[in-house]
Amino acid sequence: GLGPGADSGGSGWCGSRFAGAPGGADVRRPLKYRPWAARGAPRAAPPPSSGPCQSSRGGEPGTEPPRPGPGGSKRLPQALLVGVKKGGTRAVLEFIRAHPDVRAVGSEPHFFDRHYGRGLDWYRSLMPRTLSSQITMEKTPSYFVTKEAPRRIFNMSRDTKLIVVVRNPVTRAISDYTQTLSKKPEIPTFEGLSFRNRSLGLVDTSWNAIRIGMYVVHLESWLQYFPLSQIHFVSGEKLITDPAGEMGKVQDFLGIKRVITDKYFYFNKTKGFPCLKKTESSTLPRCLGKSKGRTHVQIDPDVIDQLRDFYRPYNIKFYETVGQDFRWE
Ligand SMILES: Nc1ncnc2c1ncn2[C@@H]1O[C@H](COP(=O)(O)OS(=O)(=O)O)[C@@H](OP(=O)(O)O)[C@H]1O
Repeated sequence: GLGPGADSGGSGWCGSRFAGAPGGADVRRPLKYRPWAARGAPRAAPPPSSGPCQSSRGGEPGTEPPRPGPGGSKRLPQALLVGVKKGGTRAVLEFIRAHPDVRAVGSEPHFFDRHYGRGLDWYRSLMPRTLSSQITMEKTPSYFVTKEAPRRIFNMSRDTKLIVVVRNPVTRAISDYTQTLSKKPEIPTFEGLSFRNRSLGLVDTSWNAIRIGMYVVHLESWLQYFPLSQIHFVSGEKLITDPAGEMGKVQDFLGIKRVITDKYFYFNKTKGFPCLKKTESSTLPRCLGKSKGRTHVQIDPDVIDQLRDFYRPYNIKFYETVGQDFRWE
């Protein structure tokens, strides 16, 4: 559901005891010819891994034929919302699943990071039933920063469409920290966690809240497997100011009719965010839950400036790589 903590807390049926379980072997190799990966330093193809096999034959993902049933059959996703954490992924998923040609998993499966060892049949069993005309989707924001995720997703299907919601990395970091603080009030200050040495301006890139925002670094791993044309970037900022415009581009990318238009949204003044007029089920609330659109912790403006300086080169490289200017300055 859309309730508070839908994304941020426990993963429901996804128990944590399988966390870190070894994944299946990745059978297929990335393309050798990668014209889209021409920019920057040459990248070596990752070594093939070994281990228990979870094969996907001849480009047909999975091992079990989909069983049709009422409302269609369970299929592996053709499109994934892979990130980024606190970018606005829940909003995009809820908006896109209002489309009649899209069916999505409500919770975060965490298959390509935590539960890969459970295998593709397990993963498929989580999916909603779809008709052949419908697209199956799920969202797990941690995939974007998971080293193995691009290879694993490529091995499921090299045709998988990828969506990444990106947001000003400084704001994203503060949003991330605000969420952690709401669960663990005893953690150190944002200012304290951000730096290895604050007076020297040495940012602690090992802190996840900082690391996730180095988008171009993570993107490089995806580009070893997927052409840029298969990755769509949503501006987390425009998603709030112009949800219909951003969702129009998402629908074009997915190759589905522009059904989710301005008629689907209204701006809820109390929430301070756009909300849906219509949803898949009329019983769902129209706005996202309380954990979406939290008031951020106040941060020392000098720290914000230092982080802005830190992210600038990464942002510029990211804009160049994707050919889009997100204007985060
Ligand atoms: N329509 C609408 N309603 C509510 N919130 C919206 C919306 N569109 C984008 N956002 C922004 O989404 C931010 C949360 O991002 P995610 O859903 O990706 O978070 S999570 O990683 O799944 O926990 C959340 O971040 P915070 O504002 O920091 O809470 C919102 O700014």
